[in-house]
Amino acid sequence: MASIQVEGGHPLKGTLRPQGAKNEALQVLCATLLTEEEVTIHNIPNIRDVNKLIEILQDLGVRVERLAKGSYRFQAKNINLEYLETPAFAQKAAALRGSVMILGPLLARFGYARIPKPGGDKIGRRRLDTHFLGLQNLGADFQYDPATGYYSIQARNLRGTYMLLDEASVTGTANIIMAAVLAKGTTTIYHAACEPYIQQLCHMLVRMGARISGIGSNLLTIEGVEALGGTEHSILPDMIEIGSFIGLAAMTGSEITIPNCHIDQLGCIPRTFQRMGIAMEFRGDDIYIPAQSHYEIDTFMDGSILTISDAPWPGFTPDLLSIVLVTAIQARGTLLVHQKMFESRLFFVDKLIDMGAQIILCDPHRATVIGLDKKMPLRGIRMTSPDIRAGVALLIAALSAEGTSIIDNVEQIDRGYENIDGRLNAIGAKIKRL
Ligand SMILES: CC(=O)N[C@H]1[C@@H](OP(=O)(O)OP(=O)(O)OC[C@H]2O[C@@H](n3ccc(=O)[nH]c3=O)[C@H](O)[C@@H]2O)O[C@H](CO)[C@@H](O)[C@@H]1O
Ligand SMILES: C=C(OP(=O)(O)O)C(=O)O
Repeated sequence: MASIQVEGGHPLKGTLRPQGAKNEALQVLCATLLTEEEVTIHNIPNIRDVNKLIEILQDLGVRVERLAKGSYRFQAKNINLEYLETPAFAQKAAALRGSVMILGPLLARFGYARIPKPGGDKIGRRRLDTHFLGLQNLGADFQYDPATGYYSIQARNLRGTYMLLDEASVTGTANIIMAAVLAKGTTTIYHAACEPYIQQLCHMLVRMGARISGIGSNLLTIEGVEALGGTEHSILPDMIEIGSFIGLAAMTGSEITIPNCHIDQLGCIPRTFQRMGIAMEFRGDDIYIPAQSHYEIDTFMDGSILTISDAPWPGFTPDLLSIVLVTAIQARGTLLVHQKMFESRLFFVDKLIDMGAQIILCDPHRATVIGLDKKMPLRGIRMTSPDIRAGVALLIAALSAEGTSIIDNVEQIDRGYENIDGRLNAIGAKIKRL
């Protein structure tokens, strides 16, 4: 378990360039399995989860060629499905959530796939029903073996159909889309997830020859084709990283420019931080956040306490609620954070309370933050990062605090943020790997 030491209380000043989006990368990397032709992908973030998925693809037989920083060429010509039976696969696939998205492409192209229970953040139950119900709708047989913990799926022929998903699962929708593009006939997916990650996946598949309409909505129509070809794709900047940097700037009173944000793809993320009183300017496609000594949380129109909650896109992403929560600690005013999707994502507030934050955990889904208005700094402590976003929230708290903090299990942060210490140190942070 690796740790970092953070000396707090130093405002930062400079430019933080967002990396490519982790969750999009995991989808489009899996989509390379859908063709035997070459697929080139740019802006791939150098983070643990993505690197692990690239390793799994390589082990499956995908030829991977690094062209430049963040740019890779993939060719899934000779796939060795026997790898799915090995202990090495069991161990690697169980280490991240995104590995589940090899199922759809392998099923569509080879008629068979299996996967152990995937990993990812331990933030409550993370069911896979939507994935398998969707693939079953396309005609696949599904088995779960409780003895080995493996999910297997097979089909001679996938056939397009109408389906109403039981929930708008992001990775579930991606899996079903990737199976449907090669199914016979037309598939209609209603209640589909429509995050920019899914939109980007669909645009890439269309460039590969897939026929998909309704992209960006929750009603997708896919006409299956015989085969897909190669393409070139560029991953969008990571909207979760952009939101994390906005929160970081506010909490630490820093002046930060985040360049090339693709602001038109950020949905309600900027507006949500603006409602917390954080000033920002859109300079072309850059977001500039001035150093602010105070920021005041808005109320609802009737004067009642503002609630920020998550919802499937275009609602506010659950992955930024931990950042919103930590940012409210030094705001003026009160905020109710309501994490509706995940059951255990707010328990990390204990550590923030130990640092001096005024937070009441109302129940596993809701926390009320009473802003300190920068009248009292947080104090540095030793803490463990429980998941990727809580980890960054703790890092933001530590950077704003008086004194030194140690954050253990920093691997969680490294799952999704590229060289976070190096990038923050370059603009004035004092973070040391221990
Ligand atoms: C690798 C990847 O892309 N991970 C993302 C993906 O995970 P993932 O695809 O695993 O998440 P899902 O969209 O399947 O669901 C996440 C959780 O939200 C619940 N749920 C989902 C939809 C819904 O309408 N109502 C509801 O309550 C689910 O029951 C589940 O507990 O999407 C999540 C939700 O945006 C993000 O947190 C993860 O970062
Ligand atoms: C929950 C997340 O990731 P994963 O689904 O990969 O665990 C996240 O990125 O915040």
